Amino acid sequence: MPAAAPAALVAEGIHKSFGDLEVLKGVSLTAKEGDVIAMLGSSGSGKSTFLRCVNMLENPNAGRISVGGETLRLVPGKHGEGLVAEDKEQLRRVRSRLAMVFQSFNLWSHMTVLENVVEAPIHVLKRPKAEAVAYGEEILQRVGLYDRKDYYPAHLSGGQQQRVAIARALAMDPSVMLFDEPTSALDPELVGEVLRVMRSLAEEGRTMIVVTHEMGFAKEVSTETIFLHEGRIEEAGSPQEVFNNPCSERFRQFLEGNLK
Ligand SMILES: Nc1ncnc2c1ncn2[C@@H]1O[C@H](COP(=O)(O)OP(=O)(O)OP(=O)(O)O)[C@@H](O)[C@H]1O
Repeated sequence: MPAAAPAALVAEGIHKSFGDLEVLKGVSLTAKEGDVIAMLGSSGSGKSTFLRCVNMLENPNAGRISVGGETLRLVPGKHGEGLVAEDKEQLRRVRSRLAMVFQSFNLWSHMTVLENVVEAPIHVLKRPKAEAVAYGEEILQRVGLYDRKDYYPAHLSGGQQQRVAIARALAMDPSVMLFDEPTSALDPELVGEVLRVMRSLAEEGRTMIVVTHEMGFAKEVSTETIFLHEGRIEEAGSPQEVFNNPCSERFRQFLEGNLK
């Protein structure tokens, strides 16, 4: 029998404290290739912190992170900042397989749409410029923004800016995409265009971890839905299981809108 492919992402026992505040109390998840994991939870439950620990934008205090079978070598930082990567080159390599899409887009305002999309492939992946531009244009077609490629971000709607941010993430050919509340900063009428792009990525088999308040997306698109409460996973399973028959009383309350 052929060996099973390694999981796209494994995060195991992630702990994170800010001073006395223990935000993550041992959070674990495994994403196989093509999984779309929706992470739900009340404000302050630690969802963003978890995503930020997975790509080492925050230093976890404990835990293990493995991407495509490669485990990050983590050692205690010298200044009490939690775990840090022992080997910066390994961190760079592992991070280049993870792409993060933020709530606030984080586009470069002085660069055009296309320049935003090709910047990292050229400077981080060292792709030849013509190749990066051709690929960037193809991706912009896919997110429906080819005709805006020479615009500056300030001249785009929030939904368009977020689609550029998704295109920029795709241009790195990541093995896992991490979305941190990608529609929370958008006017309600712009949410749909971003969710449509994300749904199409899920349909083409992209591995995605999506922190979201969009229940419809979690229900219809995710392969697994996770509910985080005060730094612990309280409920996890297929969306059919967790939405139709939740085990956790807190998740029931959350679904009924009674848990803030
Ligand atoms: N850099 C930081 N320094 C101190 N406290 C922090 C820091 N980042 C997050 N926190 C605290 O950690 C807790 C969890 O924050 P986090 O942003 O992970 O929650 P969340 O579940 O993503 O919430 P939301 O849905 O509101 O974005 C909060 O109490 C927050 O104030």
